Amino acid sequence: MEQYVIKGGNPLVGEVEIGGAKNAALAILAAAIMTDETVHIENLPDVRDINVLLEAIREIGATVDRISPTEVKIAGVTIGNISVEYEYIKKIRASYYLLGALLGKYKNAEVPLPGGCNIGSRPIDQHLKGFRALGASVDIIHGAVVAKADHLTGKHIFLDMVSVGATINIMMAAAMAEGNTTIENAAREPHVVDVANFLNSMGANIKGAGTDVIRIQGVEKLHGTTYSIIPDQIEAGTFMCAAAATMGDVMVKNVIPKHLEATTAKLEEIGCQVEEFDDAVRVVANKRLKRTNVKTMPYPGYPTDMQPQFAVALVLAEGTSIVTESIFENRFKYADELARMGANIKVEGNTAIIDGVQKLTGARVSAPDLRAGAALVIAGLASEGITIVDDIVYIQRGYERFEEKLRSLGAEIEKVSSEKELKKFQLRVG
Ligand SMILES: CC(=O)N[C@H]1[C@@H](OP(=O)(O)OP(=O)(O)OC[C@H]2O[C@@H](n3ccc(=O)[nH]c3=O)[C@H](O)[C@@H]2O)O[C@H](CO)[C@@H](O)[C@@H]1O
Ligand SMILES: C=C(OP(=O)(O)O)C(=O)O
Repeated sequence: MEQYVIKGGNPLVGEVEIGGAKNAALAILAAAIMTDETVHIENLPDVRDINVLLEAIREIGATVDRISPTEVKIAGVTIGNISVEYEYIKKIRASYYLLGALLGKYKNAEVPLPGGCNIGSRPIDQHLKGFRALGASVDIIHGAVVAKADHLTGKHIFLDMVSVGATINIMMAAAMAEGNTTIENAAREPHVVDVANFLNSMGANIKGAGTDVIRIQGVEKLHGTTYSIIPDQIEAGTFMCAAAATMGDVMVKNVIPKHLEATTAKLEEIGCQVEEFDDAVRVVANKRLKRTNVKTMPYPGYPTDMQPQFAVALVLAEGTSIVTESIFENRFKYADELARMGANIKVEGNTAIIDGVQKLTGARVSAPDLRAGAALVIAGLASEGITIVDDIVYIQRGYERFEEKLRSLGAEIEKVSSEKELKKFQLRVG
């Protein structure tokens, strides 16, 4: 079992290059099977979730040619199977995007339901409502969603809540439906826009992505394309928060600063200087951080995927901060782990009340999920002494070469997989 071992206390200083957005890439890879022609995808993040989804895509018969860690060519022409194995769904929620893609192209899909996961329940009723509105019959049989249609017909669909997953899944299913579809109360996240741009580059006719009304004019066929995925706003935000929590000075490169505005605004509120460039942001923290409140919201609000990382900065800020999580009910599992490092954090329902402390001290902690795991690494970097983070498999789901990138900023962090390696690190850092 791999672990991170960290000797904290170094401010992060330097430049870091951000990879492609995991949450855009997962949907784009699924959408790539909607043409028989070859799709060439660039700026792919080199993370575990991507590898799992590519396996699932291979398993249904598509040809997958991984040219490099950040590039892949996919051809759907060889697909011979419309059912996805539970094994993949169990590992990554985003396999459910194959539902919209398969239904859209083959009018037939069988994909197991994603279970409740470690950040809370993940219902997909809105996805299914959208498929039914387009004319598909949708049944749950032996734990799988079985969706079928002779043909799909465009419809006016009003989502009951803002859902990234439902917006993307319906957009994919509607891309090749007959006639026009309108999705109202659509999610506006940058990854929704990226998927729409990708589908349009394959010949789809989707307008309005990035607003809450998306209009899709169905087309008969999609064609091959070459497409580069947007930078990962969450990876970028994670490094921004790491700079803040460690009193660092970090230039975060290859980003779209507009996508980071919610994080930038919060970091400024707590006293960081954030400078924006065309495709980079620089975060400088040179005085004790100040308290603030934060509430997660759909885009352009503060992202739920950035909640735990920012909370670590608040743990070290002067005064009392309140963090409200309004998207997922179980995203404070890092609180007890942070408390073991000396944080003063109390969770009540969907809020965490944080009384800032002057310092944290390293401890052995366990990553409860992807972003909470990243937050614990940040806490370790900002702590006195040694921190060991267990269960880093969660972190590897969404961060490429995390320890390597952090080391390039001066962090003392190592990935170890045995007691011997752990001891070696401890001896080296003293
Ligand atoms: C709005 C939001 O912040 N979405 C985030 C969510 O997307 P993800 O697509 O996973 O989640 P959704 O946007 O679909 O869910 C938003 C909310 O709607 C509820 N819901 C959703 C679909 C449905 O059919 N029924 C239903 O009740 C969910 O339980 C949740 O409370 O997690 C992703 C990974 O962490 C993030 O990248 C997204 O930015
Ligand atoms: C929770 C996340 O991913 P997923 O929705 O795929 O579990 C995330 O990206 O923070």
